Amino acid sequence: SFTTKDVVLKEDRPKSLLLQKHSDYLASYGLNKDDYEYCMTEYLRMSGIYWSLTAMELMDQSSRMPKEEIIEFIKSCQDSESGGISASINHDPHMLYTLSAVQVLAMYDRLDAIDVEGVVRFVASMQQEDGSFYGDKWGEVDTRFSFCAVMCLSLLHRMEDINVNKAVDFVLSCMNFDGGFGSKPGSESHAGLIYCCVGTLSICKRMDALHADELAWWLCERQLPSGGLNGRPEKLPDLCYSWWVMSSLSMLNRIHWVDKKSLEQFILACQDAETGGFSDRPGDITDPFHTLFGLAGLSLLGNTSIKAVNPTYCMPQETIDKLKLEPQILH
Ligand SMILES: COc1ccc(S(=O)(=O)N2Cc3cc(-c4ccc(C=O)o4)ccc3N(Cc3cncn3C)C[C@H]2Cc2ccc(O)cc2)cc1
Ligand SMILES: [Zn+2]
Repeated sequence: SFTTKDVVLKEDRPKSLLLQKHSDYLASYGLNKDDYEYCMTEYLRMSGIYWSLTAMELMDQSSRMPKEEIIEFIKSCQDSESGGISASINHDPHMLYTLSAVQVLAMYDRLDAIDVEGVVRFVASMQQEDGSFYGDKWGEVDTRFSFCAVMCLSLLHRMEDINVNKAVDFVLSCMNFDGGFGSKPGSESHAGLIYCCVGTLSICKRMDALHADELAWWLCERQLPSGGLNGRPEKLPDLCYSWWVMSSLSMLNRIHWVDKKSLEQFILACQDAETGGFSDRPGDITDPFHTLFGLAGLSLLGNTSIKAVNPTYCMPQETIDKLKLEPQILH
C-alpha cells in the first residue's frame, strides 16, 4: 500500500480566528533582543519586519508596531555605494531585503526616507543580458529575484529603468510542460516559484503567455485530504504553500478550483492558542513568516475580519490602490 503524506487535524484544534492572540504575538516579537529565535533570524530581519507589519496591517493593528524605529532601521540598512538595502546593519545588500524595505516604506507612505535613485540603480544593476536578475553581487540567478525586481520598481513607479520585455522573456523561458515554473530554465515546478513567476507576469501585464488551465490544474492538485496544500507532489502540506497556491490561483481567477472550507479548517488548525501566531503545520512552532501567510490566506478565502490583501503584492489592497497600481488579473 502507498502512503499519501498528509497530516490529521485533531478534534481539539482551533476552529476560530484568534486575532487578539496574533496581534499580541507580533507586537511582542523582537521586544526581547536576546530571544534565541530573534538573534538567529538577524540575517532576514528586514523581511521579518515586512512579514510582521503586513500581518498587523491586515489585522488593522499596525499602530502597535514601532514605526519611527523601523524607518530609522531601514535608513541605516541602505548601502550608500550600491544603493541596495541589507537585512540588518552591516550585512550585504540583497534584492530580497531591498524589496522588503520598499514594501514596508510603501505601507508607511514614507518612501521619501530612503535614496530611491540608489535603490533603482541597485535593482537595474542586477539585470543580466538574458533578462534574468542576480540576488546580489555574488551572482545567484533565480526567478524569485525577477519578482523582487519588478515588484520593487513597480512600487517606485520606475519600471522603465529595466528591460521589462527581456525580464518577461527570461521568466517565460522557465515555464515547464506542466504549465508551472522553477527557479531557472529547466528547473522543476514549485508552488513558491510559480507564485513569483505569475506575479512577475501580473505586474508586467503579460499573463496572456500563461497556459492558465494546465497551471491551475497543477496548482489545485496541491490540495490534500487534510485540506492543506503542498508545494510539490508527494510533499507534506504547509501553510505558506496555501498562500503561494491560492494567490497564484487568484491571479489566474481560478481560486474556486480549491475546496475552500477544508483549506480554511487547515489554516485555522495552524494557529497556536497559547503563544499566538501560525505555524507551518498544526502543532509546530509559530513564526511571523507563517503568521502573515495564514492571515493573508484567510483574507483571500473571504474572511472579512481581516482586511483585503492584494494577491500579487501580498500587501494590503488599500496600499496598492493608494499607489494606483493595477496588477493584471485574468478574466
Ligand atoms: C527555520 O528555517 C528557516 C529556513 C529558511 C528560511 S528563509 O529565510 O530562507 N525563508 C523564509 C522563512 C522564514 C521563517 C522565519 C522564522 C522566524 C521568522 C521571523 O520573521 O521567519 C521560517 C521559515 C522560512 N522559510 C522556510 C520554510 C517555510 N516553510 C517551511 N520552511 C522550511 C522559507 C524561506 C524561503 C523564503 C520564502 C519566501 C520569502 O519571501 C523569503 C524566503 C528561514 C528559516
Ligand atoms: Zn512554510
